Amino acid sequence: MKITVIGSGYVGLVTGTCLAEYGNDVVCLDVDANKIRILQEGGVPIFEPGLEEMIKRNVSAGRLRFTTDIKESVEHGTIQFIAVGTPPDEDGSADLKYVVAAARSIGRYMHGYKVIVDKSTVPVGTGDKVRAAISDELAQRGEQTSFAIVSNPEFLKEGAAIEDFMRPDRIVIGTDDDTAKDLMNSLYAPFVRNHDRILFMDVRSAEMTKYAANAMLATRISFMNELANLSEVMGADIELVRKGIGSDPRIGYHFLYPGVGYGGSCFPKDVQALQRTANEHGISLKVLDAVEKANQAQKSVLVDKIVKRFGNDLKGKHFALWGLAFKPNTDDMRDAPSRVIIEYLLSHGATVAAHDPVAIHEAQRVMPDWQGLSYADSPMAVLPDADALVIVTEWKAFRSPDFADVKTQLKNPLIFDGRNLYDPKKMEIAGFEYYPIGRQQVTR
Ligand SMILES: NC(=O)C1=CN([C@@H]2O[C@H](COP(=O)(O)OP(=O)(O)OC[C@H]3O[C@@H](n4cnc5c(N)ncnc54)[C@H](O)[C@@H]3O)[C@@H](O)[C@H]2O)C=CC1
Ligand SMILES: O=C(O)[C@H]1O[C@H](OP(=O)(O)OP(=O)(O)OC[C@H]2O[C@@H](n3ccc(=O)[nH]c3=O)[C@H](O)[C@@H]2O)[C@H](O)[C@@H](O)[C@@H]1O
Repeated sequence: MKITVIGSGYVGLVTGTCLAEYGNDVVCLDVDANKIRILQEGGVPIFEPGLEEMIKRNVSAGRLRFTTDIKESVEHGTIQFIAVGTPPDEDGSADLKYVVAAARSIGRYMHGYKVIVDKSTVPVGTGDKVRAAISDELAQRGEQTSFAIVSNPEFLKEGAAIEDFMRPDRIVIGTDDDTAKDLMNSLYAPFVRNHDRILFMDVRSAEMTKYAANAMLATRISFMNELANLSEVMGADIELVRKGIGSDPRIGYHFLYPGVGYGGSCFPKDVQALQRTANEHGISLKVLDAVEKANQAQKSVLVDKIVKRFGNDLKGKHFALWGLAFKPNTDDMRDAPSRVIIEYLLSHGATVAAHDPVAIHEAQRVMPDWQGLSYADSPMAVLPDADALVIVTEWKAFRSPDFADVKTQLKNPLIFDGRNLYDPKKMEIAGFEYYPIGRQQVTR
């Protein structure tokens, strides 16, 4: 099938590449000429495991190409995916300007029947706005072409995007157009060969499903973070509690890990956008209000422990920090808890030496010229002279360090662990002061 993907970011690139992998003829468009140049030269502008090889394979096979040419792109695909960003507006609502601009581009150049598929995360009712924008462009040209609107929200996780796209738990398709339904069914059939996992519904329900999924996952995380903070005070161990409740199949083990608050490009913005939508309709989502508040507080939980240990004046203190990205296996720094932690430490007089396996470049871009922040390309290289090690992201490479070596390198054998990577009992035996989240603290 001929496919166009408008927007070549995390979602657009993965969507286009995975569709090409199954033999479709895909054009990926972006307005960012630099991004397209990198892709045309064989590079990949983001870090996503497995993506580079898959892009190379499909480009060589002639099934995948990249362009900034809007007219050519729109003419190419029978199915036009919109996968542009929907960042938060000043009031927290989803800013739809990129989605509407993409819809207008389609309307400006389309001839003949097209299926316009919204993959960006958008508030309920956006399908109508996309339809109106395209109709308006068609009317301006006096063009009488029919088209279908589909909502096909994306559920992939960064760092596992290829796996999630190639083996989805479910594919949600919202449309009232039978031809579009058939085309979408054929397009996705190879991805769900063993199971019937395509869920058809109306456009509005599909749009709502996406927000509901992210809001539910964010709720679980904030709930666990609050229970972790309580467990710590009460002398319970959140890791045991997590296993104790996760074993109930009605609860399940996923997304119950406490930490330094959820970050990334989606949970924070989608929770807020859903709240805004509700408020605009005179409804208050009290649970989500609390989820967001709890998350804001959780981003300071490590800092609170540091202040409790060292006092509020951190002048002259030096911290080693492991993990910058908002989660492992990505270089994405959007809403990363590390930014809040580093900002606090620097603004209270400390210096920070940070390591991340892939996000240093991105960190330098989003935290340019931050005085007192330096980077090193190995975990051990940031340790010398540090008053403590602060762990923010649970990269695999941080799970089993040589603790004797860590102890020798650090000025003090002291670890603040925002991801509960180690066993407090073992840390005590190894001679560390150890401050995890919701577990026994090993103090001096
Ligand atoms: N990043 C993720 O893991 C997931 C993101 N989503 C949603 O997917 C959407 C896209 O997210 P990301 O891929 O992370 O964003 P991104 O920011 O990585 O990529 C968006 C791309 O769209 C391009 N763009 C903007 N306007 C354009 C236009 N008119 N024509 C062509 N290109 C245009 C931008 O230059 C950018 O490269 C958002 O709504 C997000 O909430 C959904 C599931 C997962
Ligand atoms: O809409 C989106 O963009 C995507 O948002 C999330 O994916 P992503 O943001 O890539 O990453 P997650 O693995 O969900 O992690 C989000 C944040 O929650 C935190 N988290 C996650 C799980 C957990 O148990 N505890 C926890 O603190 C992570 O550290 C991270 O900061 C969803 O998991 C995807 O299904 C969705 O498609």
